[in-house]
Order: sequence, then structure tokens, then C-alpha cells
Amino acid sequence: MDSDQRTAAESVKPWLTTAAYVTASAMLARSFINELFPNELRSLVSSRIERLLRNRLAAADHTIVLRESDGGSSNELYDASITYLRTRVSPSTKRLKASKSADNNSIVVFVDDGDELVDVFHGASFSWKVFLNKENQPNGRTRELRRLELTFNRKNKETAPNSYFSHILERSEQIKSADRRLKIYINHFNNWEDIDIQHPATFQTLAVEPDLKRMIMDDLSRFLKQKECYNRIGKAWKRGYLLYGPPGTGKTSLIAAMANYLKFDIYEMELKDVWFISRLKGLMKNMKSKSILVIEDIDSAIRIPKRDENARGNRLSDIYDEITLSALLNFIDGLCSISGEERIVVFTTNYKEKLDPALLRPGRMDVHIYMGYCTPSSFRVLASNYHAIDDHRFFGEIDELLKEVEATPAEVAEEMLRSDDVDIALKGLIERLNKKREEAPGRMRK
Ligand SMILES: Nc1ncnc2c1ncn2[C@@H]1O[C@H](COP(=O)(O)OP(=O)(O)OP(=O)(O)O)[C@@H](O)[C@H]1O
Repeated sequence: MDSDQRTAAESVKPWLTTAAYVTASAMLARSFINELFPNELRSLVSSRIERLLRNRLAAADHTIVLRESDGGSSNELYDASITYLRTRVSPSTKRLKASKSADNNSIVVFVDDGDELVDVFHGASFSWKVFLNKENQPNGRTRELRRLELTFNRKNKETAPNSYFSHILERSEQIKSADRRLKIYINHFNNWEDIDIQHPATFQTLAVEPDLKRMIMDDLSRFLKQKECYNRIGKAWKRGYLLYGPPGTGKTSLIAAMANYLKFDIYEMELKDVWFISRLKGLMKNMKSKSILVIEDIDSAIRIPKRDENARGNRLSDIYDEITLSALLNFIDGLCSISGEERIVVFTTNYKEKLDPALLRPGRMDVHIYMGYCTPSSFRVLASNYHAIDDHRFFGEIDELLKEVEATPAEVAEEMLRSDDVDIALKGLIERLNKKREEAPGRMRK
């Protein structure tokens, strides 16, 4: 028996002893009843006595309820417990339900609603039950919400809320990061909906200059280690990035690479769907920690309708609260400082020159990153991504063309994908670059 099994066996012992006590007492009581009571009364009296014994046992229990959603916000402790408990299902659990995980296509097995799972931690037993609640929504639809009930013996009440929950939070983080696929959420009315998109971009597959790549990775790693420093200077633990450059230069790919590198989720906020400032607040409150908030195309006007729907007039200003980007930044800063969690905020634009100069002043967005046209070194990354090559007789010609022509990595990637035959793909790219040079000599690079 290894030490884990020994601990488990030892911790189960008191439960077995208690169960044996109940069974033995019930048997004793039953033979006593058989002696004393006529047939008709026997089953009534014996069930009363068994109930009494069980109630005495139950009185020694504590129960903690974890709801899936708490006051409209998602409950991270509930999520962590579900992640953790999935790894604690034992073959002896009588009824299990199985489903296919959207995250990584694996089969997930868990106890069914109403069933029980017993976990042993530091020699104490913790019994979990899952319950399903159905809530009627104002829009007539029914929302399914689950809750977990954790029951443990009163004598473990010191262990349960503190070290057991810390253990669950820590383990669930480890499980998630070992078994993780990028999650992308988009806002839909008041809620975030996760969309099942697999974005495989990583810093390795990202076609940007090596120095820029290193700078971004170092900046992210440094930020994560700076919680104390941000606390000390009284700043929200938030890092803001402004990504700018022409369409197809990899701004979205960089965000995915950042998320995959940090193992953070992405929350993509469509401002045009936000409508009310209160909705913005609610959405930000519902973002999980360790996340990247993305607001794309910030050069387009931000207009949020007035909170009071009756305040309708003829002029635009009667209907909309124009919120400047500057105000939005302040607002996000304020909410981030309340949450105290690390947060990355990324804004993107194709037209940096259209932004309010006040936004570009130092201190507003921490890092400005220009995502530019394809260069010989970023072309090498794409050639390796799509054809697993690091050299070819056509590379010299392509390098010369890329120094002259403005071609986005997206355009180069498109040519690389046209054929599995590397010679055909590279010839296609040369033709495209030559055509660009002829068609737009004025846009040639200096
Ligand atoms: N720098 C890059 N590295 C690797 N692939 C890239 C890069 N830029 C573009 N691509 C390829 O082109 C596709 C489109 O690029 P992406 O959406 O990241 O560009 P974008 O700058 O965000 O464009 P937009 O401004 O239109 O949103 C990507 O899915 C990827 O295949």
C-alpha cells in the first residue's frame, strides 16, 4: 500500500466505523423490536429508530453550497471545484455521466446530477453532491444552473474552507494549464459566450522580427512577476498594448500567441454591442482572472446609447453617450484596480494616425507595437510554418522582392498555402510579388 492509499484508507476508517456502528445498532434495535412489538408495528418502529440514528450522524455534518453563478457573476470556486472533482472520480462511483469535452476532444466523466462523490484530503473525507436548478428567465427561457454541496464532518471545519479550498484552486490551475486550449469569449448582450475556435498561433509561428518577438515575450513575463510592485505604487495590475498596422499583418495572431504563451483566455469586446455603460461594467465583472481583454478597431467611433431609454430626442446627443476612448481607458483602469487580478488589455487599429493624440501619450497604453509588412526574416517563419523548410534556391529572389514590395504576412501565407509542392508555392509567391511591384510602383518600399 503506498502512502496515498494508506492516507485514504486511514481517513475512510472513521466513516466505516461509524457506518458499522449505525448498522450494528440498527440490527440490535431490530431484534429488540422483534421481541417486543407485534408484526404490524415492527416496521414502523424500526424505521423511526434508524432515522433517529442517521439524524444524529447528520447533525455532526457541515455543508457548504457553491453555486455555479453567484449574484450574476461566475463563481470561480465552483469552476475550480468541477475541474478538480473530475480528476477525483473513482471506479467505485456507482453512476457516472460521460460527455465529450469541446476543449480537447477527450471524454469527460463525472458524477450525475443528484449523485455523490467522496474525496479524501489530509485524512478527512469530503462528500460532494451535484444538483441541477432550473430558473425561469424574464425572456421566457429556462436557464440551467448547477450547485455543488460539500458536506464534511464538523471536526474538520478548520481544514475545509481554508486548506481544502486552497488545494482545490491550486490543483485546478495545474490541471487547466496542463490540459489547455485557448478559450475565446465574445460579448452577447450581458453575457460572454465562448466560441469554439482553435487559434493555433504561438510566438514560434508568428512572423515578426525576432527582436520584437523577444521584447514582447520578455515584457509579458516581467509583467506577471510584478504584482507586488503594482500594489506598492497603487496602480491597477494591468498592462495595455496598442497593436497597429495594416490589415493582415498578424495583430489577431499576436493576441492568440500572447494568450497561448500566458495560458490566458481572450475576451473580445464588441463595443457596438455594449449599449449601456452598465452593461460594460457587468461584462468586465464577469471576466475571469488571467485574461486578455481585446477591443479591436478602436479608431471607429465609440457611441454608447444613454442609460435611460425614455430620454429619446431628435439629436444624436439625446440618444447616445459619446464615450471617448480616453474615458473608456480610465473606466477600464478603474475596474481593473478594483479586481486586483492581473489583466492584459489589447487595443488594435489599422489607423493609428486617426487616434486621439491624447491616447498616444506615454502612460495611456504601456506598449505600442507596429505590425508591419513581411520582411525576409518573417518570410522564413512562414516558409517553415507551411513547408517545414529553412532554405530554398528561390529564397534570395523572394528576399529581394520583399525588400521592395509591401506584402502582408497574410498575403504571403495565402501563396504558401496554394500548393503542397514547395516549388509551385514559392513560384506563385514570386509571381504575386512581381505583379504587386508592377501594379503599384508608388507603394514600393524605400
Ligand atoms: N505576422 C504573422 N505571422 C503569422 N501569420 C500571419 C501573420 N500575419 C498574418 N498572418 C496570417 O494571416 C491571417 C490573418 O492575419 P491576422 O488576422 O492575424 O491579421 P490582422 O492584422 O489581425 O488583420 P485585421 O487588421 O484585418 O484584423 C492569419 O490567420 C495568419 O494565417
